Amino acid sequence: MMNSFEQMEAVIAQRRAEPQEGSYTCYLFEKGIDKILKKVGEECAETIIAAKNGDKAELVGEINDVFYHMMVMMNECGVTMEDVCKEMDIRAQKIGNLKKFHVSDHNT
Ligand SMILES: N=c1c2ncn([C@@H]3O[C@H](COP(=O)(O)OP(=O)(O)OP(=O)(O)O)[C@@H](O)[C@H]3O)c2ncn1[C@@H]1O[C@H](COP(=O)(O)O)[C@@H](O)[C@H]1O
Repeated sequence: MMNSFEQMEAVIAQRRAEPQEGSYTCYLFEKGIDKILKKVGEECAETIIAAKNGDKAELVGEINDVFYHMMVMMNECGVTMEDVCKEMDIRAQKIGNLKKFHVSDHNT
């Protein structure tokens, strides 16, 4: 499963190193960070709507769009999957992460 993320990360890095005609990834890099971030936002919003609609196939598709655009953003920002996984491993060491319950949180 992790392999799919690593594979996508490698393809994105390869597109950056060797721009190709007709590549959507290259198009995003050419447009730059504002375009990439707009797409991340757009795909997140579409994922939220898909989650609400209860169509699992649609939701899986939207989640893939988010992951892909997020990984293009990561490449543009110099963040790797290794960085993300290291942080994930640190967090996995910790249990009991529930913040102290406040009365004011009761209805949220
Ligand atoms: N996972 C994806 C992926 N997910 C979504 N998309 C593209 O993201 C675009 C988003 O669609 P939208 O309708 O929201 O956007 P649009 O109208 O096409 O264009 P803009 O709004 O961005 O201008 C579509 O063109 C999808 O094809 C992706 N494009 C590429 N990948 C991966 O990147 C690899 C390399 O792709 P290329 O760079 O195109 O060779 C592929 O093999 C995939 O693994």
